[in-house]
Amino acid sequence: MIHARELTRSFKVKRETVQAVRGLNLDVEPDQLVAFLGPNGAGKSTSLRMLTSLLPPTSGTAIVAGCDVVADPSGVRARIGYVGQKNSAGENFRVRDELVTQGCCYGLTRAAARRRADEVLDLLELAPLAKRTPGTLSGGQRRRVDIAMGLIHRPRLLFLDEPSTGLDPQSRADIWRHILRLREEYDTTPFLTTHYLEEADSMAERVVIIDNGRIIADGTAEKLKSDLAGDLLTITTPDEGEAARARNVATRFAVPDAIKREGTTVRMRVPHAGEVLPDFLRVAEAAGVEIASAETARPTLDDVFLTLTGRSLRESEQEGGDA
Ligand SMILES: Nc1ncnc2c1ncn2[C@@H]1O[C@H](COP(=O)(O)OP(=O)(O)OP(=O)(O)O)[C@@H](O)[C@H]1O
Repeated sequence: MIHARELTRSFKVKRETVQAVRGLNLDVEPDQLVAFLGPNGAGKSTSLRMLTSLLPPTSGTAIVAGCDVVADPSGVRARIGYVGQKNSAGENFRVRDELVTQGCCYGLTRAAARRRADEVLDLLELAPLAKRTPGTLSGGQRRRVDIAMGLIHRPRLLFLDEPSTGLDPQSRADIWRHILRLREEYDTTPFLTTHYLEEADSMAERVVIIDNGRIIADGTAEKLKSDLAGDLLTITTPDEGEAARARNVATRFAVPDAIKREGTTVRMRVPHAGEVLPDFLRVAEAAGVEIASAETARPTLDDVFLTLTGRSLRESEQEGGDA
């Protein structure tokens, strides 16, 4: 579905060159639900805009839905749908009319565009809102209209740029329900970017993490977490002196870089915290170290990002002023 090789894009800003995407290599097979994850400014939208032929690459190639994004951009556009970050329908025309116009833009006759508009209205459960203007809809309803617009020409591959950003949790869950249905019932492969780590973790079959224009991790969320992060074991002690001694015990179970002491707490990353904990407690007891409590936690995708970059994705997002 997507085969990108060394896809690169830079921008000239005043006299400076911004390297937005640096040599993207990516292969996505049909039916794979991929989440493209990264902090603000990582290069997600620029990658998507190149893959959808909206932005020419500075160098590199990409074959998307069987067509070359540079040599055959109209072939790409005829075969894919794109739901951008901004609303794709205008404010003033009725939802159904917007969809019919979109269908005509893709070369459908007016009668065929009307039939297809009714199909996508049903598909996205928008039929009761067909006569409303998009300006009067809620955020979640508008997002569903955007997705309907992207589906009007029955694309086999649908790119969605941050489809759930800014929505309340219930609307986010609703958008995901629709995205999953698209794939299961209509054979459309969704490829989406998201800021939400938990969403990528729980919903996507494959997570591709981009930072600073480069892919830094690619795999199932489970594999990335077990390969790159490890479980977190948190030990709390009654005072800082005991914590320093607990830290010494920790060095028998984890490498120094994977151990952090803050006040009365010692945190360490280990492959399987459930197996390490009893041994840790036994060694601590033998050494006379007093432990107040111990807790284990599975890693998150943020831990993966932290391991790879030394930064938290959440912090990066806050710096970027979005999320
Ligand atoms: N048209 C442009 N002109 C100049 N610089 C740009 C342009 N578009 C993107 N950039 C820069 O390229 C880099 C990547 O931007 P991009 O929008 O692809 O990131 P992103 O991962 O989609 O971020 P966000 O999550 O905030 O949407 C950023 O440094 C951005 O400022």
